[in-house]
Amino acid sequence: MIYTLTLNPAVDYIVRVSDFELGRINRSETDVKYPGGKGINVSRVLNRLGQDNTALGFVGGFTGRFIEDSLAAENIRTDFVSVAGDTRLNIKLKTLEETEINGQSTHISAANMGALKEKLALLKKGDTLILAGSLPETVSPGTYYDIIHTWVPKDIRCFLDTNGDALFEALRARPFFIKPNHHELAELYNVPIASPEQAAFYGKKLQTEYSVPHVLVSMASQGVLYIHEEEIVHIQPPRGTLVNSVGAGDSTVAGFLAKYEKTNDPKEAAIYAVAAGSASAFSEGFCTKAEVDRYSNNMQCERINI
Ligand SMILES: Nc1ncnc2c1ncn2[C@@H]1O[C@H](COP(=O)(O)OP(=O)(O)O)[C@@H](O)[C@H]1O
Ligand SMILES: O=P(O)(O)OC[C@H]1O[C@](O)(COP(=O)(O)O)[C@@H](O)[C@@H]1O
Repeated sequence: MIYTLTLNPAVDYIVRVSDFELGRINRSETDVKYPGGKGINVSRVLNRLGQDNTALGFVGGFTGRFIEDSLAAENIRTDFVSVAGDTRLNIKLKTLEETEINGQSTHISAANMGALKEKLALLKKGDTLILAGSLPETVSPGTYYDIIHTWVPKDIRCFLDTNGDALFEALRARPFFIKPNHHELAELYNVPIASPEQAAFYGKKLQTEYSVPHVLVSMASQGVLYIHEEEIVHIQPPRGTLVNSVGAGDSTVAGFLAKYEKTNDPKEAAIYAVAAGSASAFSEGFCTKAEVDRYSNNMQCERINI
C-alpha cells in the first residue's frame, strides 16, 4: 500500500490578477480553491496516474472539511487525524510573476501526535510512505526523523520531500528517496546552485554523505538531476508554456513513485517524474495520465560526470 503523509496541509487559494497593484482594490479574473499541501498533492497526482493510495495527516475546521470532501470526490481514501483549529489557507497570487503566502499552521496537540503515531504503527512491511511538506510550527524539527526512524515499522520505503531543519534532521534516518529542489539543496550546503552541474555535485555529496539510495534534484525549467550510487543523469523537461507551477514538485514525486512501482527502474521513473512535473506546470490544475505518458515517450537522460 502507498500512504502519503501531510502534517501541514492547506487549502490553496489560487488568484489571478494580471494588473495587480499594491494599495488599491484589485478584483480577481479567476480564483480557485484546491485541497493542498505536498502529500495531498502527491495523493491526487498518484490517483490521476492510476496509483491507488491513502492520504494521512492532520486536518481541522472548515478548510479541513473542504480537503476531506474534495479528496472523497476524487475517490481518494483518507485517514486523517482531526485537529481543533482550522487547516491553513495558502494564497497563490498570479500576476506577472507568481507570489505565494503560505499561512500559519494550526496547533497540533500531544494527543493529535499520539493518534498519528498509532496509525503509522499499523503500516506493513513493503508499504511506501511519502512524507511531504513543511512541519507545523508547533511540532519538533526532528518529527520526520522520528517517524522514519522509530514510528513506522521496519522495511517501509520512505519518500521525503521537505526543506530546512526538517530535511536536515530527517536525512540521518536514511529515507529511500528525497526530492529537494535546487534552492533547498543550496540552503542545505549554504552555497549558490544555478547550473545542473552544480546541482549534480551537491546532489551527489548529499547522496553519499547520507547514503540515500535515490536523490532527485528538481530545477524547474532546467528539469531534474537523478543521482544514485552508480551514476548521475540530467533529464531536460519537455517544451511547453508555464501556466501554474504550484504542485509541479509534488507531481514530480508522484510521477517517480508511480513508474517505480510498476517497473522498479529508477531511470525510467525519473523520466516519468519530469514528464509529470512539467505536464502539471503546463496546466491550470494537475497533469493527466495521457499527457504524462505522451511527454515521457519523447524524453532522454544525459549522463553527467563530475
Ligand atoms: N517553467 C517550467 N518549464 C518546464 N517544466 C517545469 C517548469 N517549472 C517546473 N517544471 C517541472 O516541474 C518540476 C518541479 O519543479 P520545481 O520548481 O523544481 O519543484 P518545486 O515545486 O518542488 O520547487 C521540474 O523538474 C520540471 O519538470
Ligand atoms: O508545506 P509547505 O512547504 O508550506 O508547502 C505547501 C504548499 O506547497 C504545495 O504543496 C505546492 O508545492 P510544490 O509547488 O513544491 O509542488 C502547495 O499545495 C502548498 O500550498
